[in-house]
Amino acid sequence: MASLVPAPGVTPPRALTIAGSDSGGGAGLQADLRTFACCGVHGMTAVTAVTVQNSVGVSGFTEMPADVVAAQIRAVATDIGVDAAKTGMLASTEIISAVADACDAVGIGGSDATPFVVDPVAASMHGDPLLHSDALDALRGLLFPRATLVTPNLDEVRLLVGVDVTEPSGLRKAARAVHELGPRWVLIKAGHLAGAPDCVDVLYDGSEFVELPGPRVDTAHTHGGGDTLASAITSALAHGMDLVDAVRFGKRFVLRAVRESYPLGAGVGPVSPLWRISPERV
Ligand SMILES: Nc1ncnc2c1ncn2[C@@H]1O[C@H](COP(=O)(O)OP(=O)(O)O)[C@@H](O)[C@H]1O
Ligand SMILES: Cc1ncc(COP(=O)(O)OP(=O)(O)O)c(N)n1
Repeated sequence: MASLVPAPGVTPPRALTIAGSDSGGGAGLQADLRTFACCGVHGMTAVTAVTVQNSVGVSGFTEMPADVVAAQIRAVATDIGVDAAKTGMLASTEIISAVADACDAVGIGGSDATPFVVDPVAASMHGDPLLHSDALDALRGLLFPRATLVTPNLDEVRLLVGVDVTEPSGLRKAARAVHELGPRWVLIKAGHLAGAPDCVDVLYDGSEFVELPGPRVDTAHTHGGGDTLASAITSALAHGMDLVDAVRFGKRFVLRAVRESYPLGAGVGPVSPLWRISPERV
């Protein structure tokens, strides 16, 4: 595992998450910031929504005004600078449209230099919606063509392109269908492939497939796994790694985080990047 620890006094790479808050701290921008910190990256946020959430589910959420989401992106990009950015919960068409415009204005994604990871969060693992159903078109039409990488899970694949993956052999068909929507790279996550002995995610750039193999850890506590993976990839991109190496790093990172997950509350506990904090550095 690469160190990624910046030298003392040196400004670390800067990463931005455009995401919702999880009051339980397991997913959302809390997971993103925790992962950024554990990957030696300065984390910044554009908050899109505040969820009322714990280990058993999401009981509601309030959206931020779309112009405030856009203003947060502009504020950090024009002063601090952004080496890589990611999205999580975006909630609505209005917010997605504002995010696309703001990213366009500050050079995040598209043909611009700043890598842009789009995690198309649609629902929590308990099935609670985190995106209005009429916002799927905006996700597909406004954000995917700007993305360096999109990282759907299998439920999101079904919603976005209507492909139902029930076996590992279906992952490549899903990757092809999502790639048609315009992102540079697609990573199909296999965590929801019930019954599969391994978790082999598939990366695709329109011509070549790269398999990301990994064992399936026998645990119920996988809350925040998708956020942690996308944030670890974003961190590696902020450090300047190329896309394939960054995704390999993210896969190793999330596997370790799943192995170190812990129970919390009455429901599903979070994956944990805290193993990256080494006590002997204090
Ligand atoms: N039980 C598990 N053991 C090992 N890796 C897992 C497990 N569950 C999910 N993963 C990995 O965690 C990442 C997130 O996957 P997934 O659960 O499909 O996404 P999401 O959290 O967005 O629903 C993927 O790299 C996936 O392979
Ligand atoms: C505020 C918020 N954002 C995203 C999620 C979903 O996170 P994810 O990493 O996909 O994890 P699970 O929902 O699968 O645990 C969320 N729950 N809340």
